[in-house]
Amino acid sequence: MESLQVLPEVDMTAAPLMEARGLVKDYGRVRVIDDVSLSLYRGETLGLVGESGSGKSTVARMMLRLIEPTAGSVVYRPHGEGKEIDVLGCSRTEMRRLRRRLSIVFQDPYAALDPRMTVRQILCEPFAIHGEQPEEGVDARLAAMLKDVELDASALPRYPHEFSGGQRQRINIARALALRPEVLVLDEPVSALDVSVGAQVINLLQEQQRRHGLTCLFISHSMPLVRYLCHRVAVMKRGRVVELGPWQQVCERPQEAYTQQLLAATPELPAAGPELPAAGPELPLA
Ligand SMILES: Nc1ncnc2c1ncn2[C@@H]1O[C@H](COP(=O)(O)OP(=O)(O)OP(=O)(O)O)[C@@H](O)[C@H]1O
Repeated sequence: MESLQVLPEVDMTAAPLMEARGLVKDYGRVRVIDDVSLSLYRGETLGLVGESGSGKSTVARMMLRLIEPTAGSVVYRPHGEGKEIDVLGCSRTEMRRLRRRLSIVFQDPYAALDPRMTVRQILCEPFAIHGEQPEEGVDARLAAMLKDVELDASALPRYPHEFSGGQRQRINIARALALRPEVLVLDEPVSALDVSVGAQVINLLQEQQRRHGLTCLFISHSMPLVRYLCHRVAVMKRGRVVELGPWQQVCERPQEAYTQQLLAATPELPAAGPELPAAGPELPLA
């Protein structure tokens, strides 16, 4: 099957923007992550796939230090600054500063938004946490953030329960992008949504990535989605990366029987139907 992708070019000769080496996580005596190393190149989308419980979320959270690894290292090289940051060696203050550069969108758009907060409060929260004022002024920034996710300013005084699942995930994405992060972890961002709503959210994420040069770690159960969105794919099984390579290699010539099983478990992307966006930069079906 030919690629449907029009992915941004990635320079893999440069040093990776983020690098995890030898990550280990033990819970008591149980080793759930065992010697995982991953690189994220600037502007790329790296897919992280594997069956439920294989360790995808734990690895991603360790890379952002939302979970403290038992062993290993994570290096972040902010673009254009010519320095290396040892993420696991950062103090609390340094980590707070870093959080604005490294962001995450969680799977569940229902649970991720505080039902007592208006959209305005939700979108202003990252600025408040980091003690920042948007350069262009709060109202202009909020309007731009909403426009980026194809919502308008009428959303601002409303509460999360007034929105559909897809709209809530857009609000989540707007919040995650508020401080213009360089790295965005997407932890199954559309798996709780209907297929066509998920497709719209994926297209929107791709557009944001193009526009802002984001680097993404995309966690998914869906091989067709990963094939559509990702430059490279890492396959996890029982806490280890068992296969890693360009999507063409992993999705079309998988070396591991486990990867072949994952591919067999999810169907190919079908051709675009009348109710779906056209192929090309738009996603035909999730
Ligand atoms: N706080 C915890 N205490 C004990 N074990 C944990 C904890 N968090 C995760 N685990 C275990 O670590 C393993 C990896 O979990 P993780 O959530 O990273 O997998 P996953 O691949 O992201 O799964 P899913 O696709 O279902 O989200 C699982 O066996 C899980 O039960």
